[in-house]
Amino acid sequence: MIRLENVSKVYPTSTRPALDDVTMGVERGEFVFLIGPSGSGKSTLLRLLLREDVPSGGTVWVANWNVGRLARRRVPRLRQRMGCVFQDFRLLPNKTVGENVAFALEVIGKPRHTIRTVVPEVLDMVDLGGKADRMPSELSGGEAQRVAIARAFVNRPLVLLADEPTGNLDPETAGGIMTLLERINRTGTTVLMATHDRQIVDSMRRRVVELSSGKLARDDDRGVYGTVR
Ligand SMILES: Nc1ncnc2c1ncn2[C@@H]1O[C@H](COP(=O)(O)OP(=O)(O)OP(=O)(O)O)[C@@H](O)[C@H]1O
Repeated sequence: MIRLENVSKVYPTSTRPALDDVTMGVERGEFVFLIGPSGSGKSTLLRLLLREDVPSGGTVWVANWNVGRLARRRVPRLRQRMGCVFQDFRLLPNKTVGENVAFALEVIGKPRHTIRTVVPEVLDMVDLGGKADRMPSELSGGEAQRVAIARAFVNRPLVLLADEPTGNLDPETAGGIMTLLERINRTGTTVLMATHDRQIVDSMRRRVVELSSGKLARDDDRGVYGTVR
């Protein structure tokens, strides 16, 4: 589903590569934690997958797209098949919960009757069935993240990318978010989650890919956050 072949990224303003000859793959349906210290290249890797930037060297594949070489007009099609969740939720503040989720479908031209059916279904899935008319400012952090996940998932993406989705949440709320991401993964969606959350990584025992100074430092099945405790 995802394949990086000798991928490097050097930002113009920096001498040290943010990614340095990274080769790795993620199979369809996998759940993978991407870990590493601040500045190790996790967000850069996610940005390359979304074609928010292009690699300086190597090839990035998502499904059958050569992402770095994709014509600009094809980028929206790629992004339609990828859901994204961020630490800071990124909800539209002037739209209700329901409208936030619906908007993701409106921009890709889904018919109104589909939107009317699908939005309540996905809000139920994230246990926010009763809160469709709330504004984002009226939600707790955990609720806001569940709306963001509903929005990312409503179009049934092939891949869900999550950049520190639990970074702003207390451990119990974070646990609820992880349960939700696992549920989404069980539907067949590939999940790649960048995180600093040792407790979550250690409790879930999923595949762990570690970056260190832009290099692939470790790739463990059923891994833990670190070997030193
Ligand atoms: N737009 C940019 N321009 C120049 N350098 C950048 C840019 N974005 C990131 N970098 C640099 O690239 C390296 C990797 O950054 P990146 O944000 O990918 O790391 P990260 O592992 O996601 O860190 P964090 O855990 O803090 O989010 C860092 O040295 C960073 O300073």
